[in-house]
This record gives sequence, C-alpha cells and structure tokens, in this order.
Amino acid sequence: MAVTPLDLPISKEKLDEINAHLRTLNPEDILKWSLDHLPGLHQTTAFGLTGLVAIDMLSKITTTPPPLIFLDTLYHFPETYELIEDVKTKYSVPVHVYKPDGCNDVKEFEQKHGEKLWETDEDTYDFVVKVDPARRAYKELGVKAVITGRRASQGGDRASLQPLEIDSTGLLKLNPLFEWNFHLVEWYIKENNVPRNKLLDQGYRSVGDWHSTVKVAEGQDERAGRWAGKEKSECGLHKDYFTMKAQAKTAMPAFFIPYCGLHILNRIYIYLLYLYKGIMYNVIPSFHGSVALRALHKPPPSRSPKFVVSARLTAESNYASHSIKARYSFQGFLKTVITTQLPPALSLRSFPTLVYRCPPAIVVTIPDFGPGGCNFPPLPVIRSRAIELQVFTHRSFFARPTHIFEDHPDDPSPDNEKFEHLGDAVLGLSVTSLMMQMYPGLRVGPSTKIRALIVGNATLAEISLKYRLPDRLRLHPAQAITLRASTHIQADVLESFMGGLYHEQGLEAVRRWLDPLFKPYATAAYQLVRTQHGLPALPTPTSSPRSSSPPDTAAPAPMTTIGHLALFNQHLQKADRSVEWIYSDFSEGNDADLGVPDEAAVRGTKTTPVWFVRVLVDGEFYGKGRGNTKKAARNEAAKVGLEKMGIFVW
Ligand SMILES: Nc1ncnc2c1ncn2[C@@H]1O[C@H](COP(=O)(O)OS(=O)(=O)O)[C@@H](OP(=O)(O)O)[C@H]1O
Repeated sequence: MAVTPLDLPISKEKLDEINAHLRTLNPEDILKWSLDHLPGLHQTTAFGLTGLVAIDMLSKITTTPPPLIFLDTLYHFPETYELIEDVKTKYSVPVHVYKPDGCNDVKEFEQKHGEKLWETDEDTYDFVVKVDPARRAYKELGVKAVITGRRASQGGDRASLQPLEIDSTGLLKLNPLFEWNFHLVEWYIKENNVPRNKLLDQGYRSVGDWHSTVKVAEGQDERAGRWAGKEKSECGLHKDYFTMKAQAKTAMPAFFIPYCGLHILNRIYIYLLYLYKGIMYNVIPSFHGSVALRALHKPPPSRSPKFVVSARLTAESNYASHSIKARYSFQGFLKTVITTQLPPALSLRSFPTLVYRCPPAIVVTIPDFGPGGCNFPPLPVIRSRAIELQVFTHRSFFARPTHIFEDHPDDPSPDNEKFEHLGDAVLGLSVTSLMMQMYPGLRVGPSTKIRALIVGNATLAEISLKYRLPDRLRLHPAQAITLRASTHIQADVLESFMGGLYHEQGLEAVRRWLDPLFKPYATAAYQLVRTQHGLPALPTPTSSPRSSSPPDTAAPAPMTTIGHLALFNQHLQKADRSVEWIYSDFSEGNDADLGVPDEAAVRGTKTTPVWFVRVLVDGEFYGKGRGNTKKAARNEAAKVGLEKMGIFVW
C-alpha cells in the first residue's frame, strides 16, 4: 500500500482523526505508522526505560531507525553516559548530542551561569540545558516530528497524553507508549534484553540530572524521585516553548564584576544602573567581592549596542565613597571587561545618559562584617587531635587515588573528604533550620534560593579565609599553592571543619557556632531574594545585623523610607515605563526649575545637605521631594508619584 507523509501543518480535525486511529494500534504499529507518515522524524531520548523500549521496537521494524537526539545537560549521572555507549553499540543508531549553548563541560557552564543554577534559577536552568538545545537540534537537523518516551501513567501533565500532539511551535510529538504502565515497560525491557541504566538496580526508577534525582522507596510513584519535595514534575522540554523562553533570563549571560577594596567599608549599598539595548539586569551579590548581572528582559530593538555598568558603592553615611564603572562591548558574547575604581567625587550625575531611561536601581545590603573576621563568632575547638588532623588533611597530601570504594578501618592516611561530605549535610541542615527560625512563613522556593546564596562556594570560601582555615590544610607540596588558592578547596575545608565538629560534639555545638555566623548572611540574602520577587525590602537594621533580631515576616512590611520608593519602582517596572530622576543639592544653584523655596531652612549646609529631586515618568512630571539623602528625597517624590498613579499607602 502506497503511503504519503503528512502535509504540514495539520488541522485540529485531522489531528483528532489521526489520534482516533492511533489509539486503536499497539506501540509497534504506532511506530510503523510514524515511519510512513511523519516527516523529519527523530527520537528524542534521555535513555529512560520508555524510550529504550521504543528504540528496541524500532530496531526490529526498520534498518534505518530515526536518529536519536540526546540533550546533554552536563549533569547526568555517569551511569547514563555509560548506557548511551551501550545503546550505540547494540543498535548502531546515530545519536546527536546537544549541550547548553557554548558549554562543553560543567566548568564552562558554571563560568557562564554560576554554580547550582538549578537552585538559584530553575526556569533559566531548564531553558538553558533542555529547551534551548532542543530548539537548536530541531532547527539544525530539520526535525519536524519527534518520538518521545512519555506515558499517561506517569501522571501530572501527562495524565491525558494523546498518541500524537502538536506543540505551539508546530512540532509533532509522537508518544507510542502513551498507554503503557511502568510494569509493562519493565517487562518488555527484561524480556528483550534491552540495555538499561544501572541506577535502576540501586533503587532509582526515573533518572534525570543527578542533582534532582533520588531513589524511590518500594511502592512509591515511579517519578517520585524526580525533583523530590518540589511541586515541579517536568523539565520544561514538554512545556510551552514560548512560555519557557519568556521565563528564562537568558538574553545575556550572567557575568561577574570583581571589585576591590569593598571589605574596607562597613555597611555598603550597591547601586547598579545599567543599560544595554534597554535590557534590565538584576544584581546578585555573591558576598565575595563580586556582583553578578543577569539579564531580566529581552532588549527592545533599537537601542545603542553599548553596555555600561555603573556600580556605586556607598557607605551608609557617605553617599560618595566608592564608584565602579565597567564598560563592556559585546559581539554576541562578552568581549572586554574593564573595571576601574573611580574617584569618590564621581557620582551618578556623571552618567546623565545612563540615568535617563534607566530602570530603577536595585539596592543590596552586604552584611556588616569587618575585615579580618574580627566580628565573627570564634572558631570552636575540635578537641581530638586525630579528628583535627583529618579535618585539615587534603586527599593530595597522601596522594590518594580517587577510585577507592571503601577505606580500610585502620586507614593510616585518612583525608578530609568524608568530613567534608558530612559537613555539607550539616551545613544544609543548620542553614535550613536557621531560616525556618528566622522566617517561619517563607515558602520553599525562595528559601531554596536564599540557602543557595548563603551556602554557595563563594561565601564559604570567604568565611574559610577569615578563619584562616586554608592555611592549616595539609596539601601535597607540589600542588599546595594552587590548591590553597582554589575557592573550592577553601570552601571544602570549612565544610570539613563543620563535619569534624559535628562528629565530635554533635549538632548543638555546630549550631551554636553557625547560627550567629550565618544570621547576617541570611538577613542579606533574604532581602535580596525578596527584592527579586518584586517585594519591597524590609527595613535594614541600623545596628550590626548580628545584634538585630530577625525580621518578623508574619507582620505586614511597614512602609519605610525604602518602601514607597521600592513600590513606586516596582509599579513602573511592571508597566514598563521609563523613570527619570532630576536632582539638585541646591548649593549648586541648579534648582531653579524645581520650584525650591529660597529659604535657608530648606537649603541645607555642607555637612547636612538637602537634596531635591523631581521625578518624570515617560517624560511627564509625577512628583517632587526633598531629603538629607538622595534616596530620602526620591522616596518623598515616589510617595507623590504613587498618589498620582492612584496608589495610596500608609
Ligand atoms: N535530556 C533529554 N534528551 C532528550 N530527550 C529527553 C531528555 N529528557 C527528557 N527527554 C524526553 O522526554 C521524555 C520523558 O523524560 P522524563 O520522564 O525523564 O521527564 S522530563 O522530560 O525530564 O521531565 C524522554 O523519554 P525517554 O526516551 O524515555 O528518556 C524523552 O523523550
């Protein structure tokens, strides 16, 4: 019988007709049908059991099975990579591997996107590791239809799965095993001797990235081990492409501006104003002397291709202490970075074009840690010399090989990896408990983001250095300099210390040390993530954060000096409106157009300046204000602006 491939696109009626037919067929026949009717057919697979069944069935139906597409997130288990090789050997089917754009390995990925992107920004992670590589694959390989390994019995979004679907990009998705349950799939694999992931013998049932896959208990749902404890149940590959794209903050890569001299300031605010084709960036301080910028919005079409960052670091009482200016030029990717510390006199006024049409500044507070760790809680003492020695012994010291399964009980050369492993868990537990104590109402999503900021390598390395832990490490002499300078090693020795302390003295001793240590970090990270969620920052305590009690999140956020301004900015940002602040400090005589009364009482003095500001929204006057700081003045003007917008706050 002559067969004709489907003419694309197909109508809804045609799709219904096809599905009615496919529902009467068994998986082998659905696959046979697809070979005859679906143009540009490929199989997308993570080498899950279902996909493996389809691969095996196809190998028995045709000598030229559809090529496979594997999206290598770079975070698959070694066992998955091993399985791919087994499949290639057994079936001789071509496998096209697509990785995150511009990243060949985890190192390159983390350089581009930071560590643990799946924790700090799940949507962007999904887009970068799966959705975007899939689009590239489809485009480059001329894919019009894919076979997937989804089944209705997997539940969630898949519960009403049809044999054939069309997604919003026009891609046809065939789900030949849509009606099979897990046991049938398992049975087929065994019966037909299909290669399978070795992890399945260890209690895993559905395998994805190692960081989001755990074993499941007997009787648990097959997908319970994926993103366990989270609402999430899909990696984004089978969600709406355009929604995924819009959610991902990938218009530009995140990158870092190192800044020096920061630690000499006590309380620091960072103002970042930025402009690159109108893209707005948000600011992620790493507590480590660097600031990450991540694009939030897609650029509008016609803006200057120049990118300027002005990071202004100011001590609380002195508005003009430090400024940093960085210029970047792009050609698809970051090309040059010049970071300079500018003289104190330089202020935002030096960047009039930047301030104009600039998105609202995001204010971030860095915890009040003095240099040299003088404000840190003292480092507890590990009493046992043997434990202490082990805590400070790096694997390189005894040149230990990496592939040992188990140490001998009388191991003569113990290193600190096990303590580090334990310390990592103790740290996670301690910080999570601390956050529940400080912010009892906080949901798991933001809490995870905050924890990731706090326990990131950069923060741990900073703390480790302040306690001078890396100096005490026993390292192989040939590698000592390099290893001691590594952020990873610095962070690891801190974790190893936590593990050793826990092992000897228990959780209470660890918490006595870690709670006061991490409280200021938690406070700062909480404020930051709150702002990222579009909420006004809670008032920052004026004393050292360590001495302050945690904010009561159950109470409504009071409207503080920051409050009106943040709310105003938030509304404008949402409505995508431009805002311009025009300042005068009166003494410079450029306040004529502000309508400032010419009275000494409102003029201010050199030591107590009075700032005046007018705010224009899309060029229209919205309000004016005055205050002893620019921010206070802006806040006053924002209050008026909010009223003009019909928003009344107390
Ligand atoms: N990394 C990767 N590369 C290519 N194709 C992939 C990938 N991840 C998921 N898929 C496709 O989605 C099917 C279901 O996968 P999962 O059940 O693991 O869920 S999830 O998509 O990861 O949420 C999966 O089915 P299998 O072929 O059984 O793996 C594939 O069709």
